[in-house]
Order: sequence, then structure tokens, then C-alpha cells
Amino acid sequence: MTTTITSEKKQPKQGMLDNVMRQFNNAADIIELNKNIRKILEVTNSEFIVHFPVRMDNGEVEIFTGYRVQHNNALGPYKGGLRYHPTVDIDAARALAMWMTWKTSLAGLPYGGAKGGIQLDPTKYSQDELQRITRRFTYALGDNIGPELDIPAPDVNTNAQTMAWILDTYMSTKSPNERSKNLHVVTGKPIGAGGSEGRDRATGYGVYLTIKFWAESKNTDLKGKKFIVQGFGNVGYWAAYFLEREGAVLTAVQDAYGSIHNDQGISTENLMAYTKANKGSILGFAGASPMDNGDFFSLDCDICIPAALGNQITVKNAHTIKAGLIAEGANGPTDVQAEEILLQRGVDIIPDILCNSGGVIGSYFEWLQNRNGEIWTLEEVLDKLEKKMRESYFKVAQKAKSKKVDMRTAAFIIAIERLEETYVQRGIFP
Ligand SMILES: NC(=O)C1=CN([C@@H]2O[C@H](COP(=O)(O)OP(=O)(O)OC[C@H]3O[C@@H](n4cnc5c(N)ncnc54)[C@H](O)[C@@H]3O)[C@@H](O)[C@H]2O)C=CC1
Ligand SMILES: O=C(O)CCC(=O)C(=O)O
Repeated sequence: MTTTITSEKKQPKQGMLDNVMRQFNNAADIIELNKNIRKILEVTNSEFIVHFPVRMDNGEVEIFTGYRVQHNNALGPYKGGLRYHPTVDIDAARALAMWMTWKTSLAGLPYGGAKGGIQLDPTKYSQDELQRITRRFTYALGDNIGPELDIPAPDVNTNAQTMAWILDTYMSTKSPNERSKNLHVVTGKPIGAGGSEGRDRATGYGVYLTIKFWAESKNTDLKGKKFIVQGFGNVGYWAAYFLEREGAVLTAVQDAYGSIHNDQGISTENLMAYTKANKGSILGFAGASPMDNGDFFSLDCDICIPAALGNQITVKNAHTIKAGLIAEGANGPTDVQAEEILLQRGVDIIPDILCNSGGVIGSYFEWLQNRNGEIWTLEEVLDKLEKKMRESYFKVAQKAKSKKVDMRTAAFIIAIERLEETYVQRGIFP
């Protein structure tokens, strides 16, 4: 099934899809992208919507809806995470799949872009139920995913365990002789199930690295800088952990349950230990005071790291942000109008497709190891990741300077130009 995404002029809808289309069109206009290639990149290649039944612990059967959108595979197999959240729908999956295409292209990976997930609130289900839901979703997707076709990974509310269930289910559909050739059908697996050292922290480490490169280019030190983090999951925690090790001070955190604040500093390790014992919630942590969610983004700080959901920084709060840098750990946290306000106010933004690209780069390393029968050390993985992220960061900074555009537009230009070159070289649109 192929579905057309209409451009923002035809579809004046707010949300992540509107955002990514505006970002794409802005960069495509600047480089006067070949109109035929533009037509291709404006649409998704394939979209799968599956409804599947799962038996709950109480014996009742519930029907779930899952999505997988494959945006583009000109550069290689589709790649991108799976999200379990009530906001997952076809438009969210389309937007997130498109961001993956730009992200993998920018990072110079041999991948295209995809994303998907299940529309559900995982807090309402037991671990056993989540396992059955994940396995039935994997059967429903069937051979529309695959190690050389489309490779899922963790995203919001999915993790290494989810990937292990997918791997196990997918492998069970293959003949015994084929099973070991399918280890790279998902990345972000537990180490014992074929995962890579360092993939757990790769996204947050990458967020930290881009902030470090920003500081380098501004000739400033991260020591003593105050930062706030929205989302204290995989990305938010690891970003905070590495920044804290550099001497920066975490002063506030917001998650799905509420917000906490301590100007003297919040220990990332203590907070993580607390949330693990507190069903994932930061609320009640003794090392900080609760605060209103509405005041979170306007807190006095140097660096703001949105690492939760999309469309969090909007025209409603962009004027109040005090941070001089926004490092986008999340996908699509800043909407286009908010970005205009922030740029006018001189706030720097490290865009998502650069800032959080450590995750998919880490996934690429896992995929390569599985494919080649190799096992790399944590040190090797983090070294290679730093090298790749440094290259991407300064390429974007250089492009922003030469084209006199902001970092996001520069990142999009690099990503789109790589895709354009591929199509032109293949001779499809001479
Ligand atoms: N996990 C990965 O490797 C990558 C994740 N990302 C992006 O990073 C973001 C976070 O992903 P993960 O850390 O993996 O998810 P996660 O599920 O590990 O953590 C999500 C965090 O966000 C919080 N949250 C959820 N809704 C919220 C709300 N309305 N307000 C404030 N906080 C809220 C949750 O309580 C939790 O602390 C997402 O946008 C994801 O797409 C991007 C690249 C890779
Ligand atoms: O690791 C991956 O393959 C993709 C991670 C992801 O979903 C993202 O970068 O948004």
C-alpha cells in the first residue's frame, strides 16, 4: 500500500507531520531540489496498519492497532524505532519515519527511514501481556520487516526486552538453518541476545557529545552549566548522566507524571534508582521539590534537553525559555513557529536529526556486528560513535555557515542532498 502525504499547503494540520513537512519543504526550497525527487521524498513508500487480537491476563481478548511506515529506502534498508504510546497513529508514524530518513542520510549510514508502534498505554498492561502483544504484533507484521528490509529498534516505552521478544518471534517463523542469519532483524537487543555494548546509552551519549561540540565551538566550558531535562527514560537519563560527569548540573526534570526541581543539583544516578523503584515516576524523589509542569520550560538554566515527545516547545512557551541552547534528544520536540521565535531570540538549537542520531548510529554498529559475526567492546563502540558524531556535527555547523541558515535547515540540506545525489546517479531522474 502506498499513500501520499500532502504538502503543508494542502494540509494545514498542526502536529509532527505538519512540522516535518515544513522542515523538509524549507530546505528543499533553498537548494531548489529537483521537482521529481521532491515528489518521491514527499510520500511514504509503504504503510502497514495491523489489527490483532491478544488474550489479556483476565481471559478477555483485546484488539490492538499497530503501525509500521516505511518512508524511503534509496540509501539502504528501512530503519527506525517502535513506540508504544496512546498518541501513536498513522500521521505520527509517517512523521517519525520521515525524520528517520533524514537522520540516517545525515549520519552517512546505509539506511532509509521507517517508524511504527502500537497505540496503547503500556502502564495499563502486565509484562506478560506486553510480551503477548509484542509477539502478536511481530506475527502481524510478518515479512514486512527483515534484517535486510526493515529493522526496528527501541523508542518510547519499548526497550531491549521488547526487541528480544520481536527477535525470538521473528526467528520462530524461519527454518532452523535460517535463524542465525536473522539476528539483525532488530537492534537495541539485550547483549545476551545479540545486542551491542553501548547501544543502551548511544542516544544519550550522542546528545551529550553534540552539546560538548557546541561548547567547543562557543569556546565555553560545560562545568557548572545548569541543564534541565524533559523525559527521564533512555535518552534523558543517559544524556544527563554524561553531562553530569562533565561537571554540568541537572536542576530540573519532567516526566509523564510531573516535574521536580532543585537548583543545587539532582543526582542522575539517585534519581534513576528512585524511578526504577517507583514504577518509572520521578515524583516523590527526596532530592528535589515538585513544581508545576507549566513552569518547567521557563526555568532559569543554560541548556534545555527535551527528551520525551514531539511538539513540546510551541508558541505558547517559546517566549519564556531562558536556556541559551536547546538540544533535541526527542524527535520533533520543537514546532516550526516556536523555532522561529527561538532563533530570533538568539537561542541555539541542535536539531533532533543530528542531536539524537547516536541511537541509530549505535544500532548500525549492532547490525554490522551481527551481520559480520563480530563483538566489539564498549570502548570501541563509544569511540566510533564519537568520531561519527563529531563528523556530522561539524559538517552541519559548516553548512549552516556557508548557506547562512540555522542548524536544522543545514542538517536537512545535507540529508536531502545525499538522497538527491543517489537518485541522480542511479539515472532515474537525469
Ligand atoms: N531510544 C532511542 O534510542 C531513541 C529515542 N529517541 C527519541 O527520544 C525520545 C525519548 O525516547 P526514550 O528515552 O527512548 O523513551 P523512554 O520511554 O525510555 O522515556 C520516555 C520518557 O519521557 C517521559 N514522558 C512521556 N510523556 C511525557 C510527557 N507528556 N511530558 C513529559 N515527559 C513525558 C516518560 O515518563 C519517560 O521518562 C522520543 O522522542 C524518541 O523518539 C530518538 C532517538 C533514539
Ligand atoms: O536505533 C534505531 O534504529 C532508531 C532509533 C530511533 O527510533 C530514532 O532515532 O528515532
